Amino acid sequence: MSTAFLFEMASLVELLDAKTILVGVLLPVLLYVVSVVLKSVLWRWKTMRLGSRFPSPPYHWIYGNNHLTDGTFGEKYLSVIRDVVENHPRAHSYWMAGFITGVTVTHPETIRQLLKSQSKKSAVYATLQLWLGNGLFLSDGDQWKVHRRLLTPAFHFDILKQYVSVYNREATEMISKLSGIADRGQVFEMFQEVNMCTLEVILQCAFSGGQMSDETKTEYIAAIRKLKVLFMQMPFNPIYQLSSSAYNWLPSGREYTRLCKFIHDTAESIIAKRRQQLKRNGRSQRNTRLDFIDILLSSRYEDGTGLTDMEIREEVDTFLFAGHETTASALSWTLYSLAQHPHHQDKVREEVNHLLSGMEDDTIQWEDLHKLPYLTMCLKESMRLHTPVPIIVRSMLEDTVIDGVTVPKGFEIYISLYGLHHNPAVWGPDHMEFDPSRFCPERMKDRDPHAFLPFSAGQRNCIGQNFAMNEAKVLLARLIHKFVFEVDPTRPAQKEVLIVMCAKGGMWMKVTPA
Ligand code: HEM
Repeated sequence: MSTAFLFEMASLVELLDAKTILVGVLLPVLLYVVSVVLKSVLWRWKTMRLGSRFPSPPYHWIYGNNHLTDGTFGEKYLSVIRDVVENHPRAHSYWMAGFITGVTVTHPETIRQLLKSQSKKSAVYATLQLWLGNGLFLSDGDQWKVHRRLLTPAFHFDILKQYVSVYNREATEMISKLSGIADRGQVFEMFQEVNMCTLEVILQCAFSGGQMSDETKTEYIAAIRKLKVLFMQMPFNPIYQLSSSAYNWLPSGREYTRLCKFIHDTAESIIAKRRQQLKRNGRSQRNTRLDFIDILLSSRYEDGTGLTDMEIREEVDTFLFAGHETTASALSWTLYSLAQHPHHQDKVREEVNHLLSGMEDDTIQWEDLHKLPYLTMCLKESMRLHTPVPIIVRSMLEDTVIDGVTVPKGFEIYISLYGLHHNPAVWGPDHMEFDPSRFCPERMKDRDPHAFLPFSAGQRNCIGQNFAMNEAKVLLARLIHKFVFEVDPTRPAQKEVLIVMCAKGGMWMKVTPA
């Protein structure tokens, strides 16, 4: 065989290889990418068509409604929502960009109908999955059903009763901190103080005692804040829009992954410590009650197997986050509203003073919790006005008719609890006023039960709502009893929606002894 022949044969094989690679590998990949892009474009087009059947704030074909709101979810965004709800009280479209929109419901009737329909947690929460996994907040179907059934006993009244002493202990701790601040006449940032307190409360009540140093708590709270900011920014990142996996390679994506790892490591260390304690001392060291974490560690499925380490960690991550941030938001904004309205603050103080007069100490007992009607009205009015969880999202599992328009199965619907709580058709034209009398029994009796939903409603309602209300009442009563709260007029609090209602740049306040 001549060398020329061999050379020709080798070239032919190379050529064939290139063809094989092209046909066998590159072409299918190309077809796959094209089909994904086409599917995504078709889906976007369908969503846009659906969105345009609902009224919306005036929108730009590229920026959507962002040009009205400076692209963040702050005061401007909330004012756009209030305006659109004023003109269209039942439902509207909100355009996150010229090609991304979400149907949003804001009326008790449309929300009731939606919460009754078959739905699941939205794909919007997909990036929260890396942080909270398949914990109770994000899971669906059988896993959610089984875990909800498993965890509900941890919120039974007999268990909640025992937590009142924890709320009081942490209130005393906070009072001593604020006394120092009052003595020095300092202005201080309320959100951080309240977050530290509510985080310690959930650690004490649900996770068998303080497992974090103050340093770790500060780091944990800061990590959660950064995670929330990144989560809210993601939908506006074009790389994220194309592919969430590609986003993970960007600096912000890598930061998100790093923070999640810190949060997971913290949860794992809490679980490991509790496992060690149980091994050493058994459960009897404090009392006979099962802590939330003990329920997780000891529960068995019907087949006798326990929760996997991953399932346990995901629930710890979920409850650590959901159990302190939301309550901190409710509590901080209530103190802020009371500071803005001294006559309501005085009325609350009178009520608490009356309750505690003649008592041996300042602690609030379980039996006292229903003896604070004015305080409770102020707390509810603040949760209406400042809505701790402003928006929740569902993905429909069946076609659903909203205001005469059929929203097909698979579409996302936004339930704006903030929009509901600022709906003039429900709350009147003065919905921006802090008016606790809205929650007096006479005014409440004719109101639609779905008009006020800080904890949502239906089967996916907040599992911790009684825990949160009790905690907030004890802390508020104890703090208002001791201090007069004033706002810092040079730095008014600015709302910012970061999953929960936060204060951009902080909530600056002053306290003096009452
Ligand atoms: C003022 C305080 C609180 C507010 C305003 C609040 C609000 C809410 C809302 C609106 C939901 C529904 C979310 C959705 O459907 O997407 C929810 C769910 C949830 N909340 Fe809360 N929450 C508060 C306190 C707590 C506390 C103290 C805990 C735990 C100790 C907790 C644990 C949860 C969990 C695990 C879920 C998911 C429940 C499920 O889907 O089965 N929350 N919360």
